[in-house]
Amino acid sequence: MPPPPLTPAGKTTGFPLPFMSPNLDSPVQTQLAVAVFNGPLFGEFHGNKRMEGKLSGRRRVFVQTETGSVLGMELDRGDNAHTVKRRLQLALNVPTEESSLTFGDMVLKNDLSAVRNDFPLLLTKNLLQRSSSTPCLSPTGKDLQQRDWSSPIEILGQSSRLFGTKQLVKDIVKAIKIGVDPIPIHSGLGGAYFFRNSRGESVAIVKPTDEEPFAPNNPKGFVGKALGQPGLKRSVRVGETGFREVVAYLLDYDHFSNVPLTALVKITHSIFNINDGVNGNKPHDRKQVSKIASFQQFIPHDFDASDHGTSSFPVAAVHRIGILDIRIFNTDRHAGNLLVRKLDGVGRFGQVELIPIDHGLCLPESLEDPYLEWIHWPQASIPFLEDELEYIKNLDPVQDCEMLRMELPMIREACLRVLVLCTVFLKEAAAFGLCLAEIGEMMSREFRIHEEEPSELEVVCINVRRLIAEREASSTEVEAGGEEFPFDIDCEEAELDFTPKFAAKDFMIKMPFLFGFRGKNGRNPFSKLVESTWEEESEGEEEPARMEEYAALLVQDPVPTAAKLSSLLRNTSLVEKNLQYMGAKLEHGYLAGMSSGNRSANEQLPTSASFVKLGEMNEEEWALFLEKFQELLYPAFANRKSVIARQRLRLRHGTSCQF
Ligand SMILES: Nc1ncnc2c1ncn2[C@@H]1O[C@H](COP(=O)(O)OP(=O)(O)OP(=O)(O)O)[C@@H](O)[C@H]1O
Repeated sequence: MPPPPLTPAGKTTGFPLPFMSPNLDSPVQTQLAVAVFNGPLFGEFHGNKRMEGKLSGRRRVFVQTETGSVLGMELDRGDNAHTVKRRLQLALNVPTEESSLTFGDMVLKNDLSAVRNDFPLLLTKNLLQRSSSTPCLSPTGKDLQQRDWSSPIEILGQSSRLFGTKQLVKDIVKAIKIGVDPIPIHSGLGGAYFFRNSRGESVAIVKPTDEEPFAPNNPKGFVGKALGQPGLKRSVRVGETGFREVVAYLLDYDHFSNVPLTALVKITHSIFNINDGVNGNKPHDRKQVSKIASFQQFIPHDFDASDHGTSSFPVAAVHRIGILDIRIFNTDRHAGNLLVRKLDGVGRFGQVELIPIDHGLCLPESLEDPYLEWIHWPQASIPFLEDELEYIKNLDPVQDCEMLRMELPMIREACLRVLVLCTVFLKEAAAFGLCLAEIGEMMSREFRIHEEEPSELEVVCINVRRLIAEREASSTEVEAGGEEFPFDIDCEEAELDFTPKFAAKDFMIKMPFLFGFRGKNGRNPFSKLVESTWEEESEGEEEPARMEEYAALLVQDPVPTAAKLSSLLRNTSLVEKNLQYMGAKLEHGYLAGMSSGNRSANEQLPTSASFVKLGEMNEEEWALFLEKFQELLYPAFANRKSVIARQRLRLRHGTSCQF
């Protein structure tokens, strides 16, 4: 179904958000005040003037420092990253030439034309500087205080789907003005607050991005990382769960899966936590702070799915939430993230409604192990209903991406690729006749003897990368008129036939690295997955005996399962080295840049292997990858069906033997 029409939301509030130091006596602070109030970038706009601002090419952005502080700033057409950083330097009172200004995947070097009105930019210290003694980029604290003239809650983004949030915002602002304060939520790992209306009823849950687990202002002691670093899940950066919550809502067309209204906001209140002692325990001491946060409608409910037996959950509700979880590759669908509301009324006794919440850990930057609580619920094994199949058929991942790029321009390309891959996977799997549980199982990794194995979905991706690498290598061979392909089979012909009867012979062609094939230059045409390792380690010899083992295994089982393939892979020294390399990369890339005080957060993190990264391919490679991915899905689906059939047969035999 088509995404909702994208109409610009009218804005009611003016800008800018001038910020100034409480200590205005110092020359730097005075300069700052001048820059803030007299500079061309900090004029005040209200109502129509805001529109004029837009027409004259002016944009307002929010610059979020890596410690979470938010500064409002107006950009003029002539602005570039350098001028913005210079202004920030005045505001922050620290040199910012060693810092980077980023917008999603983009490091803003000069041109700011891609930066959209009302969206947050992130100012981070460069890795080399992070461990040095330069102070944190934070305007909060004793030496600088924000004065914010904009509305206490501003919605970021322009989707018509966010209109519903406006009434909620109005109610909350009214309540704040008459002294109805938000309530901090004590459960969970991140900072979260129930905001209330004038009657004192909770109407929204607000989660500031700098109070997420491990973020600098987390109120529950889980700190130690700067915004933009790998977070609780390595493939979801700290500070980036908020926009993912909005993604889940925006993708939930027609409210199919019941995701509550969710928006990204800039919100100012004294309730929020700052871990520098400014907002202490005494309520009258607390200062107003601005945050970028997710803002979700509060849904009154009776309990969550962890408090109750699941048998009363409607099949359709479980399916619809499952469909969303597959599309967005949810890594956090535990029972606590499903609210349950009893439906009252005649003839509805015992009936409940499910409300999915907490989508901050969806769309990781690389494939991981999803967490799908519903996977073993009986409802998930019931075939999809007609309307669900229709919904799935109408999903269009390309349109989804266009819509998300428009609504949340900071979204990373790697996340969008995960969305595309999973949507294609869902569509093909449903068309093939798989049920929700089967699809979820194919996405999930297995742990065997404390080791994580790639999921069946990841195995398909790994095979696609190899297939492409092999194709590239063989075309190089042909061009160079060099060494003959080691198998007497027409490669093109074999590629056309991706039927479930995937012959071992074909498999050898498609995975030549397992069989000792080397390209002209003596390099195995293995996927980019191991490229860096290969650079360093390519002189190692394959083990012929092991290759024979693989061949024998493949003859017995032409379509290897994830488990078998994984064990083959694990036995391949290349892959072992690759995993070690990736582990080391994570260690060196991410940990090395952190001060020793930040270590604790990393030590608490469980490391999860990254078998498949989609973000590293260029556009052309990605298009080819998707094409081959679709082709290789069918053998994988057929294999899953046959595994299930065998399991059922074994179960039946087992049962009959018992009696
Ligand atoms: N939309 C909502 N409506 C009503 N209650 C909600 C809503 N979203 C969250 N809650 C409540 O707030 C609590 C905390 O929310 P949530 O789980 O999203 O926060 P979190 O900090 O991400 O938690 P966790 O660390 O468990 O993932 C939930 O347990 C739930 O009871």
